Amino acid sequence: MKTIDDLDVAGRRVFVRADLNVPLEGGTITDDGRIRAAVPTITRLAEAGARVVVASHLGRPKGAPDPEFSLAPVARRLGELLGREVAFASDTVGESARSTVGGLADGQVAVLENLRFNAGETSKDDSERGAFADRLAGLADLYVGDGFGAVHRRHASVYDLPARLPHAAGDLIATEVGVLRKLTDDVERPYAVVLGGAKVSDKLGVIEHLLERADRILVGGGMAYTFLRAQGHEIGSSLLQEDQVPAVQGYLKRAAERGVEFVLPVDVVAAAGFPDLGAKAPTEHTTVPADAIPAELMGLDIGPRSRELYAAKLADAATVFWNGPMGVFEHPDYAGGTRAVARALVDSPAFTVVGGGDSAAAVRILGFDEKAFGHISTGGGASLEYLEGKTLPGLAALED
Ligand SMILES: Nc1ncnc2c1ncn2[C@@H]1O[C@H](COP(=O)(O)OP(=O)(O)OP(=O)(O)O)[C@@H](O)[C@H]1O
Ligand SMILES: O=C(O)[C@H](O)COP(=O)(O)O
Repeated sequence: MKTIDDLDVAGRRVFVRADLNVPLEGGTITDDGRIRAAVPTITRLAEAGARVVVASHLGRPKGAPDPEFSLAPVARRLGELLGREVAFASDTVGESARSTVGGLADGQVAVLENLRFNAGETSKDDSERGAFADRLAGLADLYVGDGFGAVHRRHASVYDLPARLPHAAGDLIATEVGVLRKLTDDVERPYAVVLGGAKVSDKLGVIEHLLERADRILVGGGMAYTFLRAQGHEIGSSLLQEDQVPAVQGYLKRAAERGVEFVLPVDVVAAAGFPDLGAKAPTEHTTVPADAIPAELMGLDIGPRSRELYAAKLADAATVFWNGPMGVFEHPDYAGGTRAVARALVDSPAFTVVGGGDSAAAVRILGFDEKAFGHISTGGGASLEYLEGKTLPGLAALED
């Protein structure tokens, strides 16, 4: 893979595909980790005299402009972190983008509006994606792929655009791949993996691969309930990926055959509904056994006995990979499980890797020092798919 050093960027328009998909609450960025992670590459390019055109997705808008998902607050924060002025285009490939990019002088930076305001970005149709990539290519001379968190997406700006421009990997991608490779090549054992979060369908598939690699798999967050269901338990109104239940039953069986230990919650913190994450007002909640969640309740965190169990199961690991919060950590009533797992990792002498936009945000929002972890990856789904050994479209596209 080429790096920025292989490109002659001075005076050229350089398209940087970053992953600036940060958590927002009411237009306020609650964790700017992914923006900070994008700074080194952008700074290096600007200092080398490039005209830097930064692009990213934010959230999952439906292929049309939606003010809730505007990158404008992200562009402002990027400017503060870079300590330089950042121009903002109010569209992605339209008049505003063309004039904003056209107005850049050497060393200046612009951010385009959310790539996913255009249906072509995420289209499954090659020609629709290609047509959008052609329009993006018209805005730049060179391409730098640096959005590690999105490299598992076969999207126009990630996959099709680098085929249209001379390209290289940015510093973030180079660092991320360097660290994750350590977990695929020669991992130190016992190797424990902690999985949680809400993107259950995206992440269940990785378990198939982990069964061949990990010694112990701890499951929490929204993912745990599909497992509890697969064991035949009542899970109330908790998050469930019903169509995956047979597959999960297969994973549990294979794990038993292979001697891989699955650790599931023994108790959960549950409530009548999903909490209001805006107000964060105290909610009514209760701790119930994980094998008997009342029909009217929804599991929102792993309970106190599970936290102790998980900490004990992590204590003797030599390597830990953690993706996905253990509960709805954004609300204080349901942050205890995520805090307990973070604490267990901080206290552990193991090589610890935390992957995922929300997982990394959780660690910082809960007040842990990033330096207490071996590596905090900006990629959730991306790091999991990397560990799975899959060919990631955004990395394959950067190869020569
Ligand atoms: N029991 C639960 N029910 C519903 N949602 C949950 C539950 N536990 C955790 N979550 C939610 O999961 C979300 C994070 O999941 P996600 O899979 O996106 O994590 P990530 O891998 O760190 O991020 P990404 O893949 O986006 O980089 C949080 O917003 C949290 O509130
Ligand atoms: O948060 C993430 O995992 C990345 O930014 C990718 O977002 P996506 O899951 O919406 O494609």
